[in-house]
Amino acid sequence: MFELLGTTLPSRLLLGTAQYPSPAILADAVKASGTSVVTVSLRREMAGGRAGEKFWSLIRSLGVRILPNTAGCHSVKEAVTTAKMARDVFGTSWIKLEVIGNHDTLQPDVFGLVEAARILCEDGFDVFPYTTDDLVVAERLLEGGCKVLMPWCAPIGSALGPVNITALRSMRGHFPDVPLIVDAGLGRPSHAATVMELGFDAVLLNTAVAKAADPVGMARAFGKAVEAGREAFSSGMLEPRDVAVPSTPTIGRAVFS
Ligand SMILES: CC(=O)[C@@H](O)[C@H](O)COP(=O)(O)O
Repeated sequence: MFELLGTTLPSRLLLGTAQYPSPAILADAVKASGTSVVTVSLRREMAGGRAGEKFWSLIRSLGVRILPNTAGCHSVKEAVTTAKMARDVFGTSWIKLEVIGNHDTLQPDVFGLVEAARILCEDGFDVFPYTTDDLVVAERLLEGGCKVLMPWCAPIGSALGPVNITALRSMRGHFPDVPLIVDAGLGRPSHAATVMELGFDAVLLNTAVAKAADPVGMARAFGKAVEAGREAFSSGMLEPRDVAVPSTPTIGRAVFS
């Protein structure tokens, strides 16, 4: 169980809903993953006409919580307008805030992000900002009213996994009481387990599942990895050491001579 902004969630995995081979596979992947939160792009799906309507009813039928996102927004104005539309459409104050700053890397425009986050928080939104692992930007987002942060582990869709473990570890250490959800760039279940072992509260991913040869199997694998990583973190892992330490006790050893 995971307590997030006053809501109890059964799973620490949040799943994206884009790029699946078919709606049926998306539905099966969501179920197999065990997730209780899916993120949807209002802009992308609204552009789909009748297909968009079918998509919404499918998402609603899954019985999971919806975290609308502002994917595809490149300015503060676009992101704020999209967030307000999402609140009307879905009746939720939760918004995953993306303000993209670069077309090639899809990295967040952290200046626009801080500005948009402040506007939306003042308007009563619960803002989930997709940000970098920069501690100063994180501070600004918290000062602007964000109660949760979503640092990237690598660029969206790259599947690189945690490219800067030191920065992620430092972020966890600096903000021990802030819910931190690693978002974007995960490629394998082991990446999810790694960041959960660092003590992150949850992960959000999309491409690694949607584009897998078997999205349903991959969704299940990520669900297990997130749980395993969290349980390992909670169970107290050994620190690595440079010297060998025998794992077999010597007391009581049989004497042969
Ligand atoms: C779906 C969504 O919100 C993405 O923008 C998100 O950041 C996931 O990234 P990956 O597709 O790399 O998992």
